[in-house]
Amino acid sequence: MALLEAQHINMFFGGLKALNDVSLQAEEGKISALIGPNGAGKTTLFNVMTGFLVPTAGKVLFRGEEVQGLPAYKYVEKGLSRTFQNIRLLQEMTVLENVQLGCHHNMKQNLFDELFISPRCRREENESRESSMEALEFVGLGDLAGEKAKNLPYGHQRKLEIARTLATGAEMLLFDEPCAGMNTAEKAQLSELILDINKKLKKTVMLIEHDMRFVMKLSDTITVLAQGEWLAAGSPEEIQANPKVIEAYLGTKRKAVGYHVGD
Ligand SMILES: Nc1ncnc2c1ncn2[C@@H]1O[C@H](COP(=O)(O)OP(=O)(O)OP(=O)(O)O)[C@@H](O)[C@H]1O
Repeated sequence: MALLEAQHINMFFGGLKALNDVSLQAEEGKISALIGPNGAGKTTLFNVMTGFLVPTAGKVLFRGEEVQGLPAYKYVEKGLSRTFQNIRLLQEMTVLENVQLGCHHNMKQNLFDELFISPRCRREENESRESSMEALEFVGLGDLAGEKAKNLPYGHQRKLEIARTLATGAEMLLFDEPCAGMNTAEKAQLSELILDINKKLKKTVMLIEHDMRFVMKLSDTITVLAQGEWLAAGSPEEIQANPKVIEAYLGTKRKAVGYHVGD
């Protein structure tokens, strides 16, 4: 069953058509990837599917319910959480505080509770600390909870963002270029982490990624965009052997035989 679905999405930025009639489905319990050359419209589609952009036309369905047009925080409440291409951390706050920010949509406390540190306030703070610590332990940053975010190496900062999505309790996580800027060892660790998130925590995952080895190793299904249009969808093997995909990446008619996208 499709957990998240985009149907016939069009997205204009002024006169530029960034997405032209794009549809895709993310199956529940799977890892799906969105790939395509620079400027293909991947991040725009992510933004549409997570409430950061309202599509010019088309629908977004989460568990079969139309969600396009809702504010982004409502998407989180419904169970969708994401990371961004550019790291978005509060650098002067601690690692734990950054993760706790992801839990705020679960809190019911009001100004009165906060001013007088009511029992509800204390209970919710404890709960958010616990779930944030669990998320940090899961990504392997538990020991660094008290460190300022700015002191973390780049690869750890990316993991911290992933921990923040986990702490929201969302059932579907979307990662925009999770291994950008990472070295080979960090990428290998990250792919294990994403597999664990999918298999052990049973989260549905969708990711945008330029590193084809990473994508081919992790993904159950891949959708390819090129110049704002849907180009292909299928298993990693099908996508690697698809001449249209190879041509979109290379801009040549090079034969599919023996060639791997991204080589
Ligand atoms: N807010 C915006 N205003 C105007 N044009 C935009 C905006 N966001 C994206 N675009 C344009 O839409 C097109 C698709 O951009 P998008 O960032 O979605 O591509 P992408 O596939 O994610 O690329 P990359 O792999 O380089 O990140 C590009 O031509 C881009 O310049």
